[in-house]
Amino acid sequence: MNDLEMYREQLALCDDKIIDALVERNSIIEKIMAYKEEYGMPILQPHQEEKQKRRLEEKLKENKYKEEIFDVFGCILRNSKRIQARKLFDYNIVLIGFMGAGKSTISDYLSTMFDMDIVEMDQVIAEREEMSIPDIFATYGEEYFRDLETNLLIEMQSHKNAVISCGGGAALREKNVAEMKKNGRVVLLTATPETIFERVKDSNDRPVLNGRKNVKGISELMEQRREKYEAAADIVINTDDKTVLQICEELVQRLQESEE
Ligand SMILES: Nc1ncnc2c1ncn2[C@@H]1O[C@H](COP(=O)(O)OP(=O)(O)OP(=O)(O)O)[C@@H](O)[C@H]1O
Ligand SMILES: O=C(O)C1=C[C@@H](O)[C@@H](O)[C@H](O)C1
Ligand SMILES: [Mg+2]
Repeated sequence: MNDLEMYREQLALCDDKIIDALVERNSIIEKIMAYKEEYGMPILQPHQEEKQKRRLEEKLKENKYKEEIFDVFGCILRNSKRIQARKLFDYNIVLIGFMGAGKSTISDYLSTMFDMDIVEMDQVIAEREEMSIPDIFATYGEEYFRDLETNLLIEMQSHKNAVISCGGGAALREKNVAEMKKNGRVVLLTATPETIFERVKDSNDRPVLNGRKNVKGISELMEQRREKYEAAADIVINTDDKTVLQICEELVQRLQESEE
C-alpha cells in the first residue's frame, strides 16, 4: 500500500468515527426530548444553545480549523433542531389572528428554534403578484386577494413541518379554514385591542385598518371577527404581556397535549 492509499484509508476511518458520533449525538437529542417531556420541562431552552456555543468557542479558540469546524457545528445544530421538530410536529403549524397579534414574530422564532420552513402568506402573495398588499386590494379588490390566500393554503397541503403565518383575514373564509386543517394545526393568537393598537400604530401597511387605527376601531373589527377566528382555532393563545419565548413555549406544550 502506498502512502496515498494509506491516507485514504485513514480518512475513511475518520468518516466512520464521525458517523458513529453523529448517530450517538442524535440518539442523545431524542433522550433529552423524552426526558423533558416526562418531567414536563420547557422544550425551548435558548440559553442552553448559547451555553453550547460558548463551550465550542472556548474549545476551538486556538484551533487552526476553527471556522470550518464552526460551520460543521452550525449544520449539526440545524439538523438536531429538525429532528426535534419532526418528532414534535408531523404537520404544519398555521398561525391565525388579528393584525398585530404576533403571527409573524412567533413564526420567525419557531422557525429559528426548530429550523422549520416559514411561509409568510402576505409576503409570498405580494412577491408572486409583484405588488404590495395595499396595491393588490386597490387594483383587484379584496375577493381577488382572498382567492390567492385560498390557493396558497391548498398548495401548502403538500408540505409539512412548516410554520404558516397567515394574513389577518385568512381565517375568515370557511374554505380557507377547511384547507388549513387538511395538513395543519390552527393556532389562534389573541391580544386586547389596546395591545394591538400599541403594536400596529406606527405602521401603514395594513389597509384593513385604514380609518380605524385606534383602540375603538380595532375593538369593533375584532368583535366582528372573533367568532370566526375562534371557530377556526384548534388552540387559542393569548399574547398580552408575554414574551415571544413564553408564547412559543406555551404553543409547543399545547400542541403536544393536543396530540395525546
Ligand atoms: N409578544 C409580543 N410582545 C411584544 N411585542 C410583540 C409581541 N408579538 C409581536 N410584537 C410586536 O408587534 C408588532 C406586530 O407583530 P407581528 O408583525 O408579528 O404581528 P402579525 O400578527 O404578524 O401582524 P399582521 O397580521 O398584521 O401581519 C411587531 O412590531 C412585533 O415586534
Ligand atoms: O386582517 C386582514 O383582513 C388583513 C391582514 C393582513 O395581514 C393582510 O393579509 C391584508 O391586509 C388583510
Ligand atoms: Mg404578519
